[in-house]
Amino acid sequence: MSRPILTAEQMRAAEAAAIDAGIAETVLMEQAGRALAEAVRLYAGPRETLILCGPGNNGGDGYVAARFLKNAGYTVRVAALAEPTADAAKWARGQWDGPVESFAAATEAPIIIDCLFGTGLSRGLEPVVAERLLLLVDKALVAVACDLPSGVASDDGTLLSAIGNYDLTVSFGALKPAHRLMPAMSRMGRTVLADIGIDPGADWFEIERPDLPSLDPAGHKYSRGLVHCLAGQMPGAIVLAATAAAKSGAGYVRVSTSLPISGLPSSVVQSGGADLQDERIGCILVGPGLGDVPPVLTLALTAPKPIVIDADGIGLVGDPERLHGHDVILTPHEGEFGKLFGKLEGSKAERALEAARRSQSVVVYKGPDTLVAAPDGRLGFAPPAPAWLATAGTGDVLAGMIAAMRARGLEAFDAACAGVWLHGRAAEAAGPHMIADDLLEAIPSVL
Ligand SMILES: NC(=O)C1=CN([C@@H]2O[C@H](COP(=O)(O)OP(=O)(O)OC[C@H]3O[C@@H](n4cnc5c(N)ncnc54)[C@H](O)[C@@H]3O)[C@@H](O)[C@H]2O)[C@@H](O)CC1
Ligand SMILES: Nc1ncnc2c1ncn2[C@@H]1O[C@H](COP(=O)(O)OP(=O)(O)O)[C@@H](O)[C@H]1O
Ligand SMILES: [K+]
Repeated sequence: MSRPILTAEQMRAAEAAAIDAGIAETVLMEQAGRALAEAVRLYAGPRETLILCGPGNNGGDGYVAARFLKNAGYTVRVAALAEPTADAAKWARGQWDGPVESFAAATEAPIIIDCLFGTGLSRGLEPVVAERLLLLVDKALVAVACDLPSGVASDDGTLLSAIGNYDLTVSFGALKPAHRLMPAMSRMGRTVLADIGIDPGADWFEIERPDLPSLDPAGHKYSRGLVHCLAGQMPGAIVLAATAAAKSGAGYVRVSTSLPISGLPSSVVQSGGADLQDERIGCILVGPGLGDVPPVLTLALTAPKPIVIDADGIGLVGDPERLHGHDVILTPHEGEFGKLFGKLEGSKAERALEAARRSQSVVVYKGPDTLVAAPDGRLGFAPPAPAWLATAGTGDVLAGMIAAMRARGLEAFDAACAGVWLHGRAAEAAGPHMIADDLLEAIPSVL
């Protein structure tokens, strides 16, 4: 099961539904606080712990965790920013039998647990509070965020006030968009999701290891998937994309090109013509290295086949409505996204979904926080990928991997998610000094 992702409002609704179904709010908080304490115990080991509690339910989780850690033998200090205002948090505060210091006077500790604010944060922290929190987090050996680092906007991952770098973030019931959106994502450390007994039932989720089609013992090269690539003015990019498709398990990869291309594996077939009516084609790939050649994109769109449109091809689409009725996966980075969709409103998640609706296509909105959006509202958030993917040609590799997944028979949204997940893991396997060519070599090790 992939990890669900909910907005703050959806999270409140899921909690309300659990409460309607007979689970007391204090029980949810008890589960959350216990899970927080358990994660800290496993991750950080026994060290003096300072728990910072805010006025809402995030603070309530902190009082519960304090009780569990104290019972486990920890030296626990609790510092409160304000007395609890929420009912469940008042209850949790009442269950804590130790002293409570003032936040303003709290001094550092080896383990800090930040339970100031979670999904209820409505504005940035006051500057003195933000500054003190930053200092305590900075001095800690292990900094832990309860649900979210305080200062992060849950729904869009923006920082409403300055936050430090955390080692561990423990979330409850579902992840929040901020756990997988920049800049917040890069500050959270490991992200643990605890089950607190609610049913999130989400359309949004973290992309997980794909379920790849098994090899048919009676299969042949065409039944394993034929990817047809259309070359353009700069052949290097199509070499990366076609090679990636071949290494991702497509049974046959073909490149249409007017001039011979060097650097392709011998197994990739070059052809002067482009018979896109060929029944056996599983996916067409157009865009990498295409240049400004609109007829090539037009040609691809005449074929009744799944198409991956990447790079220059995206800029040539013109109007997203042109893609209606076609079976398309678009793979834009920020610049290409802006070229096709203009300036859309909202969080990156909302922009991705709006783009998918407008184009009636699956949109892979790339970046350090890649999203995969479908026109029907499904949204996949990539797990963190290494920053060393920011090197020329890695996008071409991704396009080829997605085309292979599509040709191998995965549905468009699943193919895009599979490609994104495998691409990230291949980058991890290739290591920090990789170039796009090394990424190709790493693909078979993650399939
Ligand atoms: N509601 C539930 O059933 C559960 C909630 N849980 C926890 O509860 C959290 C959400 O709780 P809340 O909705 O109470 O929200 P928070 O605890 O995030 O904080 C809300 C409170 O802070 C105030 N506030 C917001 N921004 C502020 C700022 N910048 N400066 C000062 N005050 C500010 C609000 O007016 C409100 O009083 C989750 O993140 C999670 O940790 C968990 O205990 C699981 C169960
Ligand atoms: N800082 C980063 N952290 C993780 N992944 C990144 C980062 N920057 C870029 N990427 C990934 O690297 C790839 C770059 O693709 P793209 O921008 O199309 O590059 P190119 O056109 O050179 O191939 C995308 O998959 C993107 O998600
Ligand atoms: K917090």
